[in-house]
Amino acid sequence: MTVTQRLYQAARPVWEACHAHPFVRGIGDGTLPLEQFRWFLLQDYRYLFDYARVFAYGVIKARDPELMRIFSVNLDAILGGEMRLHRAYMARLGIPEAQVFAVQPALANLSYTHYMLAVAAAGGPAEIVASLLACSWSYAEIGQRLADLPGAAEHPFYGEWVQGYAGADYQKTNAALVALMDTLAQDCSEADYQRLEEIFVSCSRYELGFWDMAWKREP
Ligand SMILES: Cc1ncc(CO)c(N)n1
Repeated sequence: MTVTQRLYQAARPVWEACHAHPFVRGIGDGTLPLEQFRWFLLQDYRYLFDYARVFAYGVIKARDPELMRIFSVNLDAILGGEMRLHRAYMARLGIPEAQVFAVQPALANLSYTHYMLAVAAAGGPAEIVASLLACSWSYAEIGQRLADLPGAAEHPFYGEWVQGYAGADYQKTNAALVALMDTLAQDCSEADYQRLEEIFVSCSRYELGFWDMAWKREP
């Protein structure tokens, strides 16, 4: 088994709970109330700034120019790619970008991003990728599963979201991150692996908490 296959197995129950979460299901069948999505969108846009900062830590901690470039390209893909989706929804909902920064980050949001930033500050490139991977990979899988539901990708409001994460660009970027995790963890000891698993599973639990926070609009 590769390192990422092991990580995937370890996080499986938490990921299944994400797939089964009413927020995620609601995007899939189009019944998610707009107020919940609006709350999520504002929180998630803020989240992505800190998520991007974790990649920036990767740029700092990379020991070779090729790895430095990979982190930098990913950082750009978030600011210019994924966040474009958020900005399009914000325009549709009439939310000016400045309003995002007036919103208080929810505790589940703040805890998640600060955990990743703490891991990144203390660790090296492998720990950094482990902390980013649960986010990227779980959204890639959620996008794919939702796109398989009849009508979900064509939904007049949520279809764009489904297409964004199921789309080739996002899937390709995620697959590269999965491959990078395997490369960076290639020769790690079992103790090192355990640390990566702890990070990956913790971030997966934070993912579940994020869906729950959005569903309940928990400040
Ligand atoms: C909370 C969260 N996790 C993962 C992603 C995917 O980048 C996102 N946009 N938000």
